[in-house]
Amino acid sequence: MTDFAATKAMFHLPDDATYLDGNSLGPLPKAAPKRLARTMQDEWGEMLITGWNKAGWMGMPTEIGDRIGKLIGAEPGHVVLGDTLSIKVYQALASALEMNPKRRVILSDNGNFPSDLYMAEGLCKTLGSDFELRTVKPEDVENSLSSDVAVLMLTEVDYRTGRLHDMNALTAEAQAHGIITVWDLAHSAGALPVDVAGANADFAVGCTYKYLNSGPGGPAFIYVAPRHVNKVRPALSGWLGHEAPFEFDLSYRPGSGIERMRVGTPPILQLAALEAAMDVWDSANIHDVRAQSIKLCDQFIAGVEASCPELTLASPRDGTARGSQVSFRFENGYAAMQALIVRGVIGDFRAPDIMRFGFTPLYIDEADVARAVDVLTDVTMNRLWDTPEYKMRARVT
Ligand SMILES: Cc1ncc(COP(=O)(O)O)c(C=O)c1O
Ligand SMILES: Nc1c(O)cccc1C(=O)C[C@H](N)C(=O)O
Repeated sequence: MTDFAATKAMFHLPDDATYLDGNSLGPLPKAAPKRLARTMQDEWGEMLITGWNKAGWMGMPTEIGDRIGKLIGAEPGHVVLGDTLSIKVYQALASALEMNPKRRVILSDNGNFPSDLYMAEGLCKTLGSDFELRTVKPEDVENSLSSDVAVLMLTEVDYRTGRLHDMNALTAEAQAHGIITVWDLAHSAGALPVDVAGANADFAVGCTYKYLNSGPGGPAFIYVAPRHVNKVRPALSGWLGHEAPFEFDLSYRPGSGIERMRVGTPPILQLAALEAAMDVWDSANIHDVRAQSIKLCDQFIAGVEASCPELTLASPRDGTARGSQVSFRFENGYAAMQALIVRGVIGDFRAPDIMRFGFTPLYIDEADVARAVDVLTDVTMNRLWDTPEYKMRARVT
């Protein structure tokens, strides 16, 4: 059983902050500054360019990729880190589309994170006017799996409401229609158990700065199923995805396996921070995290519904149908969130009216939830955002 008091002690949290925004940017793992200092001083400082081999920098994207792979149910050797998530979405989509050359449609839902949709739109424009991004309501995805769809691109957990897609069922259904699947696990990895191999997913991508706590700008990851990985053509054919980067050949030959999804030089300092963050998982079990997250979310929903009648639940009520966040709709949501932040309860706001709160058991406990409910009650019952003091102190986040 995970000792959550022990994992909480592994994070630096500012005094008086109740941090309910780890679903957007995880907090600082206490071990990260030392790990970064070591990488900077002992490795970069002393080894200079030899650090690529001596300090093992070159292997970090796949070594740490494997540690993330364990959390998302990937086969060893099939996850690599690098670039931003938007780039990894593009890469996965481009390869997936080529695997279905007779079809022209990318299907997604209109709750997906805009960057995923923008990348798909941009790729379609590059490929030609017969390519199309089709978006439907999340609940209509299953019925929209038609024979012209090449790729189904979905984010498992909706960033606004926390609604969870059924990855196993939708993957199976899509594949029965000859569709390749690309899953965005940005709001899943480190938040709930994922089993990409068990679900038979074709591609998966995700970021590390949310529930994996790699810090601002931490690299994204990509997974390609073993049955595809040596066949896919990387659209972003950078030198570090080449079979032999240091032969400096003039033409591209894709590397072996997941290595081909690398593009350019890996961000070593960010990877060092991520490595320190991944050490927390040596003391934590993702199934325990999920069970505790559902408990914390349920506690928050019950507390808010009992004392903040103006707020309406925007997340699924059933804990197994949502990710690790709870969202409420409130017409004064933006102002109320600013007032909450002034009081040290940090969540975020997503247009048009969503107050969003992430619950991350690695460092959030029942007392934090109770405090958040108390402060939210005070803010909404007393319309604190309307008082001159709060107007002065509220800052944009
Ligand atoms: C689901 C999802 N996809 C894509 C992104 C974009 O990630 P990045 O800024 O790393 O490209 C985010 C978060 O910003 C996200 O939540
Ligand atoms: N990546 C972010 C950033 O660089 C700045 C501000 C927010 C973010 C986020 O991650 C937003 C996040 N994907 C969301 O779910 O809203």
